[in-house]
Amino acid sequence: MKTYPTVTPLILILIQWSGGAGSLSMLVRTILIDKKPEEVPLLVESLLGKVVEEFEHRLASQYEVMKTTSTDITASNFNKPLSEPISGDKKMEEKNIKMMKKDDCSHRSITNDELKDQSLKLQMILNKQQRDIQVLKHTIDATKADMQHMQTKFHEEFNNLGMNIHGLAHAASGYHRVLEENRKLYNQVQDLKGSIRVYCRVRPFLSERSSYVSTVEHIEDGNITISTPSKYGKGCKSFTFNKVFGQSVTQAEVFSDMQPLIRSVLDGYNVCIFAYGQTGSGKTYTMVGPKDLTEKNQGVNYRALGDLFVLAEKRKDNFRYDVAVQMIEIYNEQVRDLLVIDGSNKRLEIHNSSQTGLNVPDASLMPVSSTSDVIDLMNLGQRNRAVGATALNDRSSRSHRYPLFSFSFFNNIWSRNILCSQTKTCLITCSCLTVHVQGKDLTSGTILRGCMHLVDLAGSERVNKSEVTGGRLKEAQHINKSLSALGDVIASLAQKNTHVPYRNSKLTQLLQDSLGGQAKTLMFVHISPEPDALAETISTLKFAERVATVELGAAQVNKDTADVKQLKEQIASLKAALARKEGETEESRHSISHTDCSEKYITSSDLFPFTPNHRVGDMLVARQLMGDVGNIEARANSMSRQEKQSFSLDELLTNSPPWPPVISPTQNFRDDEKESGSGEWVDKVMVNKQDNINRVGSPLGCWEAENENSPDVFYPKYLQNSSKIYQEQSSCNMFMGGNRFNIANINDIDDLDVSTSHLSEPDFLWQFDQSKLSCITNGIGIGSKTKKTPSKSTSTPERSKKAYPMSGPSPSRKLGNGVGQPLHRNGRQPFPAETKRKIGSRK
Ligand SMILES: Nc1ncnc2c1ncn2[C@@H]1O[C@H](COP(=O)(O)OP(=O)(O)OP(=O)(O)O)[C@@H](O)[C@H]1O
Repeated sequence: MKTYPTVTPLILILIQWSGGAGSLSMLVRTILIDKKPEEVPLLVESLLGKVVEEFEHRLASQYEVMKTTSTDITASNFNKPLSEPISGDKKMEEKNIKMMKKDDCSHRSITNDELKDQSLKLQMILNKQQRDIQVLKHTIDATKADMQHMQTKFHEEFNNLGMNIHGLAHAASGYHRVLEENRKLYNQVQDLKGSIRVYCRVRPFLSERSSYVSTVEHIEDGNITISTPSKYGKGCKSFTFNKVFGQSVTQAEVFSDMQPLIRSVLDGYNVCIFAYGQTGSGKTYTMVGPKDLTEKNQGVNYRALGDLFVLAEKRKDNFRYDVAVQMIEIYNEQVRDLLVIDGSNKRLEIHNSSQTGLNVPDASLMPVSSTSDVIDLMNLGQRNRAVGATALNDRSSRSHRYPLFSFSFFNNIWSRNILCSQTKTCLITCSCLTVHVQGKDLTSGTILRGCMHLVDLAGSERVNKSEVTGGRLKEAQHINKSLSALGDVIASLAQKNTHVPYRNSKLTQLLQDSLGGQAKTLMFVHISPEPDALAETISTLKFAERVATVELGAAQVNKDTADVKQLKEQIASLKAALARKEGETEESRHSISHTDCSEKYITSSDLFPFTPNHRVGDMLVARQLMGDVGNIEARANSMSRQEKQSFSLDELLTNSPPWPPVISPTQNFRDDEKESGSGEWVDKVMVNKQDNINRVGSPLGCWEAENENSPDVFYPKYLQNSSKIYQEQSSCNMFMGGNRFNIANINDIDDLDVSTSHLSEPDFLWQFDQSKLSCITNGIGIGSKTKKTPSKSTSTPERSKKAYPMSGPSPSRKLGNGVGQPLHRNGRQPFPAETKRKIGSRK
């Protein structure tokens, strides 16, 4: 192939000019312009050959350069951290690119060697970057693997945590369940022990004293801490109760805590709730409510009754409940009926028969069927206080009043006393609302009897005699006496003394069944938060703590099942038969007529005038009607004697005596007189009675145990006519219930003891027991009674009717039947001096 001598310089020119396409084509044209066409291919071929050769050469040299420089670069970069080379390389790359561009721009001065070097360098960089990329990929893969591992681990741990939390939540709920169970068990233990429950309530500051600093430091569950200045010691005193309610606790919250207690009344328990605390500490507020009474701020009384009615309604398919109410007050050691409608200021007596709750049997017992009935009755009670004020030296109510009445707050008793003397108001020891409930199980016929005493006490502060005079002094002294007596009773009970001085005041007599009986008892202790009440607050809380330690023994339900009823009847008739037999052998030795006794016994029906069909508004009508009913009572009784093994409430209602009982003027004897007769002895008897109750659980067991331990001579005395008595009694009192009443009266020796010793007991008990005592003391038995018994027991209904001509309203009327002797001034049949003496000798 022919080569042209101009080719090499041409190529060089070409290369130099290769930066621009336009200039290259110009150059080609310049070279080829003077050439012949046939020379052009050869020229081009030669030119291209030269170009290829030149490039091969240059590539080879560049390859050499790259080889040497790459080893240098690898060696120098070997130990550098991963990120560095990358960024370094990047920089270098960028730099190279820039350089290349620069080279490209500066163009044509670049030699082939340089190009080779550059391409080699680029290659090296490329390789290195590829290696780095591989390393990075590995790192990312490893990191990803790590991440996944961590994620799975995290999920696992998260699940574990969830499970743990779930477990903890379960444990926590279990813990709460256990706590709740513990609380219930604790309460059950408390119930079994019969501990008096104590709830403490702190009154909020009244508006005029809102800036005061509270003495209540801290309240938590059942603990209350009172801050005390140094003179009281440590600076803080803590007290523990079943529950403590702070200042902001509402009436509804307070009630909800005691609701179960109130409901147990429907289950046949006796319940007593009494409010204690210094004057103005909120006792009446808790028990009744404030003067501007609304549904929201109603106190325990209204709520309790409302609840009873609601529950009774709910249970109406299974139970039929009858509810009746009594309202009394104790003023200057006199018990007064607040539900009388004839304005009479009759004084009442307190009897302690722990089974019925009818502690004041002579007080009006008003049937109610709704809360509004109760409100009506409370209003009536209030009006009666006003009536009482005239009769009792213009006295009117003290501050614990019922809805119609209001009384402004006074911080202490002194200011109250001043007010009392200015307004001629008075200080009463306590007011008591008693709710009696009798339920009949419609399927089994079981009778449940429960009662609830709601007692609002006088302010607990002591009155200094020197600061008050006249009527106020007397009232204050009575309050002092009553509250001290309450303190003594609590102290005796707390120390489990055998003798408990219940009879030291009317208040303790009234509360006897609740403090020492089978009742469930709750004391609401109230305190004021003001610093100037601190001394009273501390002493109130100390007293309350002592009350909390009193253990009464398990509360017992007042229930007569059909089986027990039947058994009792059988036992009663067997005992009666036995008594008759024994009585026949001794009849010549007895002078006291048992027949008389029986008749008087029957007259006790006066004590239970409750007729559930009456309503407050119908009282007058009811009285009238009952007066008429009284005439047919004897006939009804005699009929029941013939057929009776069970009785119905309707029958009782028909046979109920006139209502209310007419109190003989002679019954208003002085308490002092009456109390001088027995006093302490009764307390002891009551303690023995309690012991007996504790020893023998069931009424039947109690009955038998007592009879076992008693001299045999007891039985003929009051059992010979027991079938008769039993039958007649069964119609006397729907609350008592026929069998229970009989067993209690015929066989419960201690009850009889008490009634005997307690000269204020109803005639029937008194007379009955008198015979018993004569029996004991003379060792004669009951011959004379037995003597009359056969003829009695065979008497016809007509004869029976004749035998009870005075089954009217009062003992005095009944005793006016010509059977016997003139009445004692208290309306009782007097008894032989010898018997009296013997009663005394039993003290
Ligand atoms: N929890 C309470 N919330 C609001 N006000 C209350 C509360 N407790 C008591 N009060 C108010 O305090 C004042 C005195 O209360 P209350 O008459 O009930 O005291 P008390 O202890 O019954 O007094 P007394 O011994 O004179 O009968 C009343 O004005 C009453 O409304």
